[in-house]
Amino acid sequence: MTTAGPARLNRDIGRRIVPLFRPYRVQVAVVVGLIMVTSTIGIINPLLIEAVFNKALFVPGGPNIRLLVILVTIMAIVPIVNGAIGILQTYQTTRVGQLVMRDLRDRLYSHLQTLSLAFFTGTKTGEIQSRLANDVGGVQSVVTTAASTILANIVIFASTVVAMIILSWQLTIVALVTVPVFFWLTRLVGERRRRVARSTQESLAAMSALSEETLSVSGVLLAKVFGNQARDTARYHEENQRQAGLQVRQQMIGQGFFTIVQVFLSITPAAVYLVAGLLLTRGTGISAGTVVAFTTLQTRLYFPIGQLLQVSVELRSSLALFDRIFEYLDVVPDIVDAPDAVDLPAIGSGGRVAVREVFFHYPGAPQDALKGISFEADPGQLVALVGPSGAGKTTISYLIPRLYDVTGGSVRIDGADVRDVRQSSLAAAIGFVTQESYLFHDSILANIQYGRPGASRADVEQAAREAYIHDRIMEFPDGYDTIVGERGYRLSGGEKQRLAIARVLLHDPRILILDEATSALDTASEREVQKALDSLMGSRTTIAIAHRLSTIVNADVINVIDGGRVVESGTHRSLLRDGGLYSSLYQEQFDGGKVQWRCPDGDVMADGTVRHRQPQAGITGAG
Ligand SMILES: Nc1ncnc2c1ncn2[C@@H]1O[C@H](COP(=O)(O)OP(=O)(O)OP(=O)(O)O)[C@@H](O)[C@H]1O
Repeated sequence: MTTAGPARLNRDIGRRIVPLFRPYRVQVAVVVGLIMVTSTIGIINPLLIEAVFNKALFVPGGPNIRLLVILVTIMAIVPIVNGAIGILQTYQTTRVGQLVMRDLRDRLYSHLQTLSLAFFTGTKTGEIQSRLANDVGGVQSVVTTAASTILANIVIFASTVVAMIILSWQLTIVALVTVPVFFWLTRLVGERRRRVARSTQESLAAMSALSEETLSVSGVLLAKVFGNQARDTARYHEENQRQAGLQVRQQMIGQGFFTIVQVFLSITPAAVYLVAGLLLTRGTGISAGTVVAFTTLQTRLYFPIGQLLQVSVELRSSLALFDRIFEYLDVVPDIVDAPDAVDLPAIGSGGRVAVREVFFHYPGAPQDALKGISFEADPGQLVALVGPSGAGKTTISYLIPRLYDVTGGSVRIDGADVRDVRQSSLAAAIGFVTQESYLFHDSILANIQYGRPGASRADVEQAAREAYIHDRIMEFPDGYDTIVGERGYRLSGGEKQRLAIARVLLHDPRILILDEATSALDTASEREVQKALDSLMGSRTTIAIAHRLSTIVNADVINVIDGGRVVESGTHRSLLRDGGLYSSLYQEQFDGGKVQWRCPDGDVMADGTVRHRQPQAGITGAG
């Protein structure tokens, strides 16, 4: 790292931090005014000391009590007034700082919301959360106090130097000689601390990511079934150890530095006494009052330097954090509304989806995931996508709601290229049932309402009825107010799926994308889910990544995907007749049509009966 590098970085980041305060110009101006007042008032008392000594206390003929009382009264009032203004200033500073922090957190969160799925698949969740929480938290003290501390101390420093010169320019030179040494030290220590701070923060993020991954339900489950707890614990310990070491280093760099500062602070007044003595022997008239006033002022000279150094160390450490925050803010969202984007026409009967010669390449992947896919789904049609694992079915489903942009060809809805349509309008028109039924740690009501915020209780219940989950919900003591954790409190896999279906029913999209879960449900749950799905599909245009026989057989068109291409297309009957890939998949997966759906406890047969396998302990119930 060259020395010019960090300096330029600091300036660039500085240029980006200042605009954060722009909306609060007026408040900032008030704070600046208050700081100027409080920081200058402080020199009044030391200057009065000279007068107290020379004009009131030690005067020929005894102390001048009248003058002394006046001076002492002023000396008593000054700190009271100053304290009051100080409180006001602290309040204003903290308030502005917190408003800026609020804006920064909001900006980062809303920016992250605009980023595409690709960003999140490529970044650890814990890492993102760490930047939002730890890094923004880390710059908080700087934003709330650094600027005001710097300004206050510069004013204190400058006003003190002026007052000192008024008292004695010779002594001022002695007092100021050490200042450049301090500044040199600051730069040195600040730079080191900044580097350690960045490593500390990276290590914190790594720890968050690790605990987030391994202490989630799925993570714990995985570790337990593979017996990897000890390995995970060792990984955590290693990072934790690094973190502890870095924290000690960070703390010690500051400490050693401040000890040196303390030594300087103690030595310099002694030097002043010495020089004052030398000046007196040469006949330069320096009064006792001047020396006392001067040494009192001196603490005001070094105190701000100490403070400035401390803030500058903190500031430099925080610049590393700002760096990390701006790094995220600088990620340009790759999927944004076109400037002339339009809303899809709100016609209930629409919903024609046309996928035309679509190519798609995942960033960094060796080859295209989709290689010229074309198919259509007319309003109300059920189009099934089937094919072996890794064929590209999920990728196709992501392109329709524009979670990714095609790299060639186009996806059109009712004639409009999805890239020309507002994303909010696309989201309103399309419903997505993913394999994993993700529920928030909130009430059942809130989870279903997520499909249409503000929907009435009656609408929610109607959706739940259509998803065949209402009766089950009513069995809970808290009914719709039951909290479903990430663990899915009292909810089986099938129930969670039906809740997710109710959520989409409430959303009421004209196009439905259905990624049928392959997760193992027992036969009873499976039939309930099937009924819920039937009512969800209804008369919507449905594109289903189908794993159920009924979905496939009922499809108006089945597209068989293999290696990123549509290799066969037609109805169930015509494809069976052709005897191609579809026909062999059909034999393999559905036993030539006898099996509708395979479950751990048995198979749901195409005629609706259940063929049970021998009972297996522990599999029935929650899926
Ligand atoms: N985020 C990603 N980055 C890079 N490559 C990916 C990504 N997601 C999927 N792929 C690759 O793209 C190809 C198509 O994957 P896709 O998930 O669409 O298949 P699929 O037919 O849905 O499979 P399955 O039925 O197993 O879910 C695969 O080779 C896969 O490895």
